[in-house]
Amino acid sequence: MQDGNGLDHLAGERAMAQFDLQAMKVYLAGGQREYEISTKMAQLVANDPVFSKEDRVRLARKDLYKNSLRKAGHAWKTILEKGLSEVEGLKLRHFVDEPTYTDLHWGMFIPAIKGQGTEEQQHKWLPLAYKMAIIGCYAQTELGHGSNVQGLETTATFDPTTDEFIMHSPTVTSTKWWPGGLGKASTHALVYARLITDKKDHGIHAFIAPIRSLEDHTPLPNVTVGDIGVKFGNGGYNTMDNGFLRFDHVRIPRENMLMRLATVTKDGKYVRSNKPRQLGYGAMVFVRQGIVIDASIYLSRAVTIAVRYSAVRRQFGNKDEPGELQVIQYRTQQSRLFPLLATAYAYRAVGFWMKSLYADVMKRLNDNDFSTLPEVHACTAGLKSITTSVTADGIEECRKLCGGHGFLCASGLPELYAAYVPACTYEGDNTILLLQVARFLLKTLSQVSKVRPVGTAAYLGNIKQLSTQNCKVSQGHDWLNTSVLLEAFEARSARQAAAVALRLAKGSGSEAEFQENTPELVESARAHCQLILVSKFIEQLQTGTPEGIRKQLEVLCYTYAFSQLIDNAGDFLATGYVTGNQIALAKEELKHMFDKIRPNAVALVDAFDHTDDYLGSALGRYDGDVYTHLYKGAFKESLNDTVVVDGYEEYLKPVLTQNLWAPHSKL
Ligand SMILES: CCCCC/C=C\C/C=C\C/C=C\C/C=C\C/C=C\CCCCC(=O)SCCNC(=O)CCNC(=O)[C@H](O)C(C)(C)COP(=O)(O)OP(=O)(O)OC[C@H]1O[C@@H](n2cnc3c(N)ncnc32)[C@H](O)[C@@H]1OP(=O)(O)O
Ligand SMILES: Cc1cc2nc3c(=O)[nH]c(=O)nc-3n(C[C@H](O)[C@H](O)[C@H](O)COP(=O)(O)OP(=O)(O)OC[C@H]3O[C@@H](n4cnc5c(N)ncnc54)[C@H](O)[C@@H]3O)c2cc1C
Repeated sequence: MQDGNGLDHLAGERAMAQFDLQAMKVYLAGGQREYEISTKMAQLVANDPVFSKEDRVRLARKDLYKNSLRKAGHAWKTILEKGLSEVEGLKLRHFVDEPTYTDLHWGMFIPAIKGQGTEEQQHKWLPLAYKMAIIGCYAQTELGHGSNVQGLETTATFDPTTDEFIMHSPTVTSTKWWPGGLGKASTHALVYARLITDKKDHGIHAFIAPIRSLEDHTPLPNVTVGDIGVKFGNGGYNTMDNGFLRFDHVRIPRENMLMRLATVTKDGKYVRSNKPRQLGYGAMVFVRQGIVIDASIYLSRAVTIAVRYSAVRRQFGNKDEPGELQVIQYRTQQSRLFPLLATAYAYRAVGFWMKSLYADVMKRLNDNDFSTLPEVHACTAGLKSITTSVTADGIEECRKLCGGHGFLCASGLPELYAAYVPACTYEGDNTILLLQVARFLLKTLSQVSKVRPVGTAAYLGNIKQLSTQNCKVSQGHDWLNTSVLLEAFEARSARQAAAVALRLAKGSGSEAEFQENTPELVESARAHCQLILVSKFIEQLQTGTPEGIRKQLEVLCYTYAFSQLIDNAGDFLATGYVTGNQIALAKEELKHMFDKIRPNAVALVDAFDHTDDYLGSALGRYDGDVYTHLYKGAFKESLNDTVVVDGYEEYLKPVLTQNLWAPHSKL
């Protein structure tokens, strides 16, 4: 066993680093100011006992939820008392590190009002929401429909005699089901419902419905509301009160319909604005773009744990070296771990770019320029899908990379996975979102002779060239030319999209044919998104990365791109753009990259700057003192509260002493 005397067991690893760690920390934080805020908020949370994460996986649901309410309330009090800025407040929430009702209040309720409310409505609701005098949730999904938003059943029928909407849940399947914060905390719900005026159904619109009394928090008359039940895993997403909600002819004032995109007048006339109806999906675009950087953070946590542990853990050995080998020395461990490390870096770079993409589209929308909205929708939907799927799988892979100890909650990995994996479903099921990307690609290709594709789809403008010329790589180092690398991803994506588009074009255009081709459509969407990820990572590196970290970032960028190329070799080969030999050359290059990462691996995860408190992992501790803390941790297990276990007298002792079974047994 190691000594547990506070020594840095990873000091030798850290001494090998070949880059400027501090500069990398600042880069990953998004700048010096962000780095300072992050450091300050991490300490603030770590030093406040109310925010302790200890025992979270052992708490019963009621205690877990109450504790989460306590933390959220304390976070809000801290924000107010310390006069924290919005950026600081968000960072504080980040380090508190558990899903809670305020996420939906700040993350969806408020953005939806901003995006879909008129100025007058914003003036009415936002001040209340900003001071948390009301708590809002985002109630879109129902028991019967989530992905198919147009299929929602809740109705909002206008009654001109009272100037009110009657909110109603006509069927069991129309019950709102899943909204976070709805179950127990929210006072108001942003409800997506079918608008009906004069017996005419105008489709889905957004309404603000009060659901609980502001006096005593009881449900308002004819509102049935509660929590939907325990979810996957210990701790994890169970700190959130995902809820159900039914209305039985509940009346709300006409002004509670968000009317920026469409209006209902006092006399019941329905008037559409000339703005695209897709703006009604704005809150989803906002959250999806944020999910990409979140993916990087979650993946970087799992990778930090797995890298540090892999440097501490030793198994077997060889004749050439004394003692056992660190498992990080094994090529198979490297080939599973280092691409995930590179992916966490890639998503960080792309996440920064997504922020600028979102800022740009918002500016355009304010100027009534809707031209980039379809591309931004495809981009946010697609990258949300890919990054969450890869991150969820990556966390699970990191658990396996930590062997048996990874399966213990003390590793931090099971809870991390449980908290993260719903990201593959919420904010749009990942397959549904890729199909949205595929529809965008088909549309873009169908118009390519008339409309020049822009932004991330611009390469489709070169479809002819990309479809005819082949990859020029003849030696391994040819792959280090980023234009060559990018062209491979562009050609593969363009060819996959063109192939499925051609097949569809030859058909009758029926929905059945579209369905038949959805696996290929999803693959082509994935190819397009992988291209965006690789190209934006490269682009970010080429735009002013500090000297002290550029080389390492380049290594990570190649690692990411080559591993994507190799993992998807089947697709690349099937398009005919690359040969088997060229893939083999990329494999060799990837191994060279692993050799470059190896001495820097621990420092590269240190650069994520996760505190021990935030990681909550005995395996991923900064000092690498894994075994002492695993051993100490066992004594916190409630089963060890007594030496002789509760239940011994009733259930163990009879087995041991009564010998009830043996006489009849042949064993
Ligand atoms: C200062 C104090 C600080 C305190 C700190 C405290 C707290 C922290 C604060 C904040 C945290 C921040 C962020 C985190 C916030 C929340 C995150 C946490 C948890 C997340 C919870 C998850 C919530 C949800 O899940 S909400 C429900 C989500 N539901 C879905 O995503 C449904 C998926 N389905 C769809 O999106 C659609 O139905 C569809 C699949 C797109 C189909 O739509 P439909 O209308 O049927 O469309 P059609 O296919 O016909 O398309 C029409 C047309 O529209 C285009 N389109 C579709 N979607 C969009 C879009 N989003 N944007 C733009 N355009 C869109 C589509 O392409 C078609 O175009 P065209 O006609 O072909 O041209
Ligand atoms: C933890 C969590 C938090 C959530 N928070 C909220 C919230 O705050 N507010 C809110 O409104 N909602 C929330 N949701 C709901 C969430 O947005 C939906 O669950 C999500 O959009 C998926 O919809 P669904 O459940 O209807 O899945 P379904 O659409 O029923 O998907 C089931 C399967 O069918 C497949 N499928 C469905 N349609 C097609 C198709 N056309 N083609 C091919 N395959 C298809 C899907 O890929 C999937 O594999 C939350 C969900 C979770 C898990």
